[in-house]
Amino acid sequence: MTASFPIRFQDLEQQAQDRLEPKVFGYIQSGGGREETLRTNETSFEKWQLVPRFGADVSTVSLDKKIHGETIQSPILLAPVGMQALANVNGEKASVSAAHKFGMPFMASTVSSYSLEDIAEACPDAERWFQLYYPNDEALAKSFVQRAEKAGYKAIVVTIDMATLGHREKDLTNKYSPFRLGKGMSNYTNDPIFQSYLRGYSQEDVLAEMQKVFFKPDLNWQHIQQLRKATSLPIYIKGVLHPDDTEKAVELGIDGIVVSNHGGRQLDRCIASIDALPLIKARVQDQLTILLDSGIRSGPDIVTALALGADAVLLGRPFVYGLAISGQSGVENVLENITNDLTKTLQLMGINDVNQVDHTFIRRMSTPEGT
Ligand SMILES: Cc1cc2nc3c(=O)[nH]c(=O)nc-3n(C[C@H](O)[C@H](O)[C@H](O)COP(=O)(O)O)c2cc1C
Ligand SMILES: O=C(O)C(=O)c1ccccc1
Repeated sequence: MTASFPIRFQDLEQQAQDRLEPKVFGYIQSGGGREETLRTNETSFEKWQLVPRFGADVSTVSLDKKIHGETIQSPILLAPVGMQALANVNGEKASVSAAHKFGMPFMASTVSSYSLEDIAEACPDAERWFQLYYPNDEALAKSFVQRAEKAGYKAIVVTIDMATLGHREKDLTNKYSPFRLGKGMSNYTNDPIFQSYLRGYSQEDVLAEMQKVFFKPDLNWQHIQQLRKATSLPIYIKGVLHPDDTEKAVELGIDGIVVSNHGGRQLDRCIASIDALPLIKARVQDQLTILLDSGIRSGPDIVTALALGADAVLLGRPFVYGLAISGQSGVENVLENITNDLTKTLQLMGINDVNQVDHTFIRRMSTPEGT
């Protein structure tokens, strides 16, 4: 590890900013609207307090978690982040390799810089999941899923919070849209169905077709139901915040959800994931796997999520900043730091197996009004 690699999240963000073009950094860092959700994501964790216990032998700590039958080495997964070549030329190929070193699943985005096949080839043994932006075309949706199955992806994660792109004031001010610059299209341009729709192969032709198929504002539960029938892979729904939606997912035989507000990039003034979690857990208990993201920055954040009912968490911006600072080794640094923080947090709480974390280790801070 290089001596100067940042430990604190603020320093990580600052060094990434120093290395990236302002517009690119702005795109990665910013949130939707006035960034209320982005701010809430971090501050909401502070409403909770951990309650340690004494007496367990914490000389070693197990971080192993079982998720749909597979053991992962830590309750941390790498969130699907599109267009990672914006941060480092090796993009997803670097981050999937770093994730594999830590036994953490890597979620490849539909709008990745490298195609899902190239990412698989870069690190065939990594536990890889495929995140699906359900395209506005059934044949293309089917093709994406089949390609992911064939390339050895272990689960499909359907993101449901992208009916339209969030109103991102920073990007609008900077007039910056990686999408319109033609980034993140490898999964499309390498797809036989997408290719069959193209009028020609110029950048303009590809962009025009992309505009037609990317957003699906009429996405609904019937599509999820069809998808359930179309694949035997576990299906996760990412972007769930309402207990009713969670219950619906259970009814349709969905394997898991990601409680997420997309890192504050979509709906502004949105509930924080960590605040949505208790009601969701109370409604469905253990009927499906519950993952959570948006604002996870530290070991205590992870333990808070687990104590409130999550099975594991996803990291977004922190690993992308590591990637921007020094490619694969930067991602490894970030993963190592957060793993160390998590391990120490558990030791200091008197816990030697992460599976022991439950609601008895947490309490909500009382407010002056006593709520
Ligand atoms: C630059 C960037 C690109 C993203 N691209 C995607 C994407 O393609 N698909 C998706 O489901 N989520 C995407 N997300 C959201 C992440 O998966 C995740 O929900 C979020 O980053 C978690 O919050 P955090 O950054 O506070 O950890 C993206 C996030 C960022 C920062
Ligand atoms: O920026 C994002 O959060 C994101 O998920 C995305 C995906 C495709 C196009 C533009 C943005």
